[in-house]
Amino acid sequence: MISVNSLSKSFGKQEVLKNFDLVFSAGNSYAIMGPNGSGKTTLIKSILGMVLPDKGDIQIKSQSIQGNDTYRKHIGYMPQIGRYPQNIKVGQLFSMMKDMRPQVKDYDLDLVEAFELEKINQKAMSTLSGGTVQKVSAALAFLFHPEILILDEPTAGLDPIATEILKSKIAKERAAKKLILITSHILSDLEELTNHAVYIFEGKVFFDDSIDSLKDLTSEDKFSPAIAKLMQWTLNKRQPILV
Ligand SMILES: Nc1ncnc2c1ncn2[C@@H]1O[C@H](COP(=O)(O)OP(=O)(O)OP(=O)(O)O)[C@@H](O)[C@H]1O
Repeated sequence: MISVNSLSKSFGKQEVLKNFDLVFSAGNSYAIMGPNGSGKTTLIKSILGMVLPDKGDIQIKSQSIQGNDTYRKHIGYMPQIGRYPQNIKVGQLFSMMKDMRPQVKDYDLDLVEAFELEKINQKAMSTLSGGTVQKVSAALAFLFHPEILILDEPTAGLDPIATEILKSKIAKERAAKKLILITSHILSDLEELTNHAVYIFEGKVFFDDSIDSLKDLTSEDKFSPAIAKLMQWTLNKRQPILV
């Protein structure tokens, strides 16, 4: 459903994505992992059209995203740090988002209800705590029943109750065979929420296969030690693992 072809991106002299190829298929949930600064957010922002690649192409549902922003309607995005107009109230933000998609009449309000966001409709975004902003971001990501969910560090900053609510929602969308991309450093969350591992190191894809294959390859039956071994491997060998 998403294919990333020979993608390269540099910021100044720093080559962040190096000739990157990846395919994300519907019905799977991908854990996108890698050390800080390895290029995970740059990859996600490239898919969202928020970062323009220097080279290569991204196709979503077999259509190039270049010069075409209609594909964005298929994607629900929860950013690592949501940035919103400061004076806007929560209720106004939701109304504004709905106004931008007038053709959609059926909203997914699961998270709006579970996080009780109606109660803060009159609060300005600038007055909310970081975790509450994350709840708003999460609720917006799911609002239009998107086919693709891209969640950048979704549970960071959420309290344990909110984390469990969001995880249950992600599980529900997985069961509905949505395509889900999640970046996180919290391995227990990734183990629970994904079936496919993508490991990025120094701008390259080092591993791209099912979590079961990763466990086989590393002879580990638990996710965390399998990832730890993969990280050690990449640090020692510094070349992609072909499976
Ligand atoms: N707009 C930008 N201008 C300059 N450098 C940038 C920009 N965006 C990202 N970078 C650099 O690109 C590199 C990759 O950043 P990116 O945010 O993609 O990493 P990440 O894997 O998501 O990291 P983290 O795990 O810390 O979130 C970093 O060195 C970062 O400083």
